[in-house]
Amino acid sequence: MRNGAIPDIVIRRLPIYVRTLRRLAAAGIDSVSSEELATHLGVTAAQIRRDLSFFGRFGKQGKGYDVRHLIEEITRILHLDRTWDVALVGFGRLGQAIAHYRGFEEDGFRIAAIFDHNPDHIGQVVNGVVVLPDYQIESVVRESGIKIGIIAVPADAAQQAADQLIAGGVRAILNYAPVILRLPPGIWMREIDPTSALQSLTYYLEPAPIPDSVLSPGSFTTSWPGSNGGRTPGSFRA
Ligand SMILES: NC(=O)c1ccc[n+]([C@@H]2O[C@H](COP(=O)([O-])OP(=O)(O)OC[C@H]3O[C@@H](n4cnc5c(N)ncnc54)[C@H](O)[C@@H]3O)[C@@H](O)[C@H]2O)c1
Repeated sequence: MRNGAIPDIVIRRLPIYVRTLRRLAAAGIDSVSSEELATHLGVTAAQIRRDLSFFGRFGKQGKGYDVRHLIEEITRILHLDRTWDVALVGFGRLGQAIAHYRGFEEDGFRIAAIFDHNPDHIGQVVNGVVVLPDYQIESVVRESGIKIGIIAVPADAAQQAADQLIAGGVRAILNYAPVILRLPPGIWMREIDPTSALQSLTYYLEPAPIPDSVLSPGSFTTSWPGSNGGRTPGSFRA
């Protein structure tokens, strides 16, 4: 099945399935029913079955899912059966934290190139990677064959960073800058915006100023993609 035929919201849930399944495997659990998996995730078994049905038949009637097989399959579907090199643009407070975070490597991502604008940052070395000037983004990304970029620059520099990454061949961007980027077709983006997430949480801390019925649930999510937008206290925590 072509990538485009599967709803993006389903793709967003797959990493959470893998993470949960890995936890089960580490606990020595070999097989799991969709009901049991649903309990771990705080979603319905029907949703899990529906999501997985996009990719084929994984469970056996009455036997549930083979945990290791399902991990392998979802890992293959997400192309996580390899290490992906990532270009990081912005080596400020956030960029440095990202560059030093070792957890990405465990999950198949290697910060392979780092760029910044500030001469004080250029030339620094993190895990063997030298911080390069931003004017080299396009050429280095192209020569290295890097397809994923992380943007950790101020909002007013983010579009330029995206354009440079894309010019070098990047096709997937994780954007931390609080700005909407204009992207050409064929480029995928995820945004991480803690401030707006916090701002949307404060809605629930006081009585609602507008009737609940005016809001349509499920359009924006942070904790569990596509369920109820995290509107129910105690719903799935990633
Ligand atoms: N720090 C956080 O906790 C946090 C949290 C959420 C979102 N963000 C967002 O992440 C981004 C970075 O935040 P920060 O706190 O690290 O900022 P920062 O000012 O500490 O770092 C930004 C870095 O980007 C570099 N830069 C500026 N223009 C550039 C360009 N054109 N090309 C390459 N590098 C360039 C700067 O030299 C600097 O090193 C911002 O958009 C911010 O809103 C930060």
